Amino acid sequence: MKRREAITELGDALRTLAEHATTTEMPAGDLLRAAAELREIAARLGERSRGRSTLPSADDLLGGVRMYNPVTGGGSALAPPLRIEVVAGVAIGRCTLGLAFEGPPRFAHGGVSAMLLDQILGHAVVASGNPGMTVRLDTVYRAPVPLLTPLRLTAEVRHVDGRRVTATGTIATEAEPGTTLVSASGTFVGLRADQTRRLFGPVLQTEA
Ligand SMILES: CCCCCCCC(=O)SCCNC(=O)CCNC(=O)[C@H](O)C(C)(C)COP(=O)(O)OP(=O)(O)OC[C@H]1O[C@@H](n2cnc3c(N)ncnc32)[C@H](O)[C@@H]1OP(=O)(O)O
Repeated sequence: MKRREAITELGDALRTLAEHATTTEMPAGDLLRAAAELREIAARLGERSRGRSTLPSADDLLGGVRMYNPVTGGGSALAPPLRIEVVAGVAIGRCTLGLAFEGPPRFAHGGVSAMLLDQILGHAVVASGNPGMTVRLDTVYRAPVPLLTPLRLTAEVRHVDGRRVTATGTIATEAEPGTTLVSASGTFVGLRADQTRRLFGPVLQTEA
């Protein structure tokens, strides 16, 4: 689909911009000129935009296409993006974090690790056929996650108890997949029909 390709192209450009804006050591005059140019571009893009209760026209919610998901979305300026595939019930994710994700010098911010894990756990939960929302996420930071280094994440469902699903996941480097840097255990809860209506009713109506 042409529009999705264009959205991904813009997302790529925005991610490059975010990384360069984070790492640039150009003088103040150049930064101010860049800011003015970017404000013009932002104003142009904002001429036609959607509100909170309208899905992006390029999305396919039920088909799992979310172009602006802040972890996986090709169109998101914020996403690394994390690429996830599910193989035999195990979600496997790959990404490289740039300096825009820095917490302690040279390493990823802890909240970013939790965000990646929440997402990949969610994919394992959906793949198990029990979709739900995160109600609890416990994260254990064993070693810092290096920036500019290919990462490998995994997640799988451990337990299904009625509407409650427990999944666990890890972050490691591609080079040393056996050495866990961060691990997480998450509880997800499937929504009752009334909860789905209350939380997502306006969006689902525009989708129908
Ligand atoms: C492919 C896509 C991947 C996406 C990955 C990203 C996933 C996300 O980040 S989702 C966003 C973050 N999560 C949220 O915003 C959820 C906020 N929470 C809520 O809205 C509510 O807790 C909600 C609607 C999910 C459930 O409602 P609530 O009233 O709390 O629970 P309720 O429906 O009464 O109970 C369900 C069960 O879950 C249990 N439960 C609820 N909260 C918790 C918790 N924190 N820990 C453990 N169990 C819990 C209840 O005890 C109950 O168990 P049981 O059936 O055995 O009595």
